[in-house]
Amino acid sequence: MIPELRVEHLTLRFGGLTALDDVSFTVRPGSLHALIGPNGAGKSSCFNVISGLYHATEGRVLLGDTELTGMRPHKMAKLGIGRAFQNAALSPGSTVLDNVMLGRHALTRGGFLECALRAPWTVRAERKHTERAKEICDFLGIGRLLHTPVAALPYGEVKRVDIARALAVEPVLLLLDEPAAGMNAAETSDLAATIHDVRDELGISILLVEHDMGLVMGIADRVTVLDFGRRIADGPPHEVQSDPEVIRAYLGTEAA
Ligand SMILES: Nc1ncnc2c1ncn2[C@@H]1O[C@H](COP(=O)(O)OP(=O)(O)OP(=O)(O)O)[C@@H](O)[C@H]1O
Repeated sequence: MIPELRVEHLTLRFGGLTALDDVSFTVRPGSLHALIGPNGAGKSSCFNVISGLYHATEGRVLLGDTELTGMRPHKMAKLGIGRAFQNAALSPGSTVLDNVMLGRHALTRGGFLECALRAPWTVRAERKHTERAKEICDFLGIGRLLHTPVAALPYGEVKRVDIARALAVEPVLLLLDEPAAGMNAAETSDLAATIHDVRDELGISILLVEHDMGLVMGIADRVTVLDFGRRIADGPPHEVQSDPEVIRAYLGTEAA
């Protein structure tokens, strides 16, 4: 069963600056939930608290009954949380497959000695993990690039490798931080379709942090909008899109 992600009353301060101010929202099981807002609204701060990189000053984050606040990132992977960051944390000299297998290693059980001795069960398990990693790459449209070093790929494909690595932990919840940042319009709309397919095919929850309102409106089930660290709207895309405070926040930023 896919658990609910609950973000409860998160406040995050950097010295005198309040990056998040009492932010709450819920990602329903199996839904694609977008967290949007203009520059500096606090989206990445919120993502970083949820994914364990920042410690909240106040508030907590729960996946089902399990409190995530303060949990180490590798424990989160074991719990079924896959994360893809704004600046893909990949190993550029390694191939696409090796990078995706790195995500897979959060699931492998073989100890050091078993691996060093190439025990038959570790060889079998490794083969199974490789097959699954290939399937995930096929699903994300990068199956033809398995043996290409990440450094040789165009930007849009690198992002897909990062998402594949996040999916390799077989997550129940996928956290995506501005996956379309730096992409052109065609790459962005391809990626939006892929993210939508991930939700549909895998049935997992996705929290998508995104600056581009256009990208999320067509694919999100629900949208939370931040501005200056505060939640200013939360609801289905069509409601949020016509919310006067949201329009003001976005137009205000564009005009600035
Ligand atoms: N590590 C940090 N130290 C100090 N201030 C920070 C830090 N990270 C973020 N901030 C500040 O917190 C506020 C929110 O920033 P954040 O990056 O979360 O916004 P954002 O909505 O993700 O913006 P963008 O769309 O530009 O990425 C900003 O004023 C930013 O300068």
